[in-house]
Amino acid sequence: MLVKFCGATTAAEVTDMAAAGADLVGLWHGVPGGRSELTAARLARLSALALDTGRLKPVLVTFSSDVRALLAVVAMSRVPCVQLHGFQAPGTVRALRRDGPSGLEIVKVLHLRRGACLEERLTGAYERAGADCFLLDTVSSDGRIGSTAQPLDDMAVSALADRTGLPFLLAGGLHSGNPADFAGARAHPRFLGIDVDSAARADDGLLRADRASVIAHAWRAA
Ligand SMILES: O=C(O)c1ccccc1N[C@@H]1O[C@H](COP(=O)(O)O)[C@@H](O)[C@H]1O
Repeated sequence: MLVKFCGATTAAEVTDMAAAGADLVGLWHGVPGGRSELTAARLARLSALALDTGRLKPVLVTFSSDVRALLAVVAMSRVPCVQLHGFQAPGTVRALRRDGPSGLEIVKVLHLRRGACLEERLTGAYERAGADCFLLDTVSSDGRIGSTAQPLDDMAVSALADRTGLPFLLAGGLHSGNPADFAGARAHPRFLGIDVDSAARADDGLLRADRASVIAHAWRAA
């Protein structure tokens, strides 16, 4: 299974995530006001550092629907993967697939609020537009998306996975103590892995190797 940690802002966090055994590291660009927002230049530096580790794939995490700007930053940073973490339309996926570099991986986030997927009627359109996988994440009751630290319901995850046709990553409040709460999702034939933000951060707000490593081990051993 794949393990992704999200929202690195420093070189130390990137190398720490590689040391912790992560497969993917999320780098934010186009998350206005986001605590981990990076300039395009910094995104490119951290992306290069991740690629240099030889094991860590950098993922551009964005709320943006501006395809031209996204393609420019993909080209500049050479990120091989984009996570559309917001309410982008299927047309955004289609344009990235059509105009992006060959092999660009596109992750479309599906948001669940109290078990219901807000993009339910669009999942087929995202698939036809060329998304490679879905990422299932929580919407908090007050409408917040991203880094909610709020777990999803395992049955709702498995049921949504059954209604869609792509591999999926699981997110939302995951930590070393809750793999058992997601036995259904983990057993699903299209379960790809996990994406973690809050639980991998220390008190200073930075991603830490020791925390990330415990989470990665717990989920891989489950
Ligand atoms: O962390 C954020 O604020 C954020 C902002 C914009 C896009 C994605 C963001 N984080 C994503 O949140 C989930 C899970 O986080 P947590 O473990 O529940 O804290 C993960 O997919 C991150 O990519």
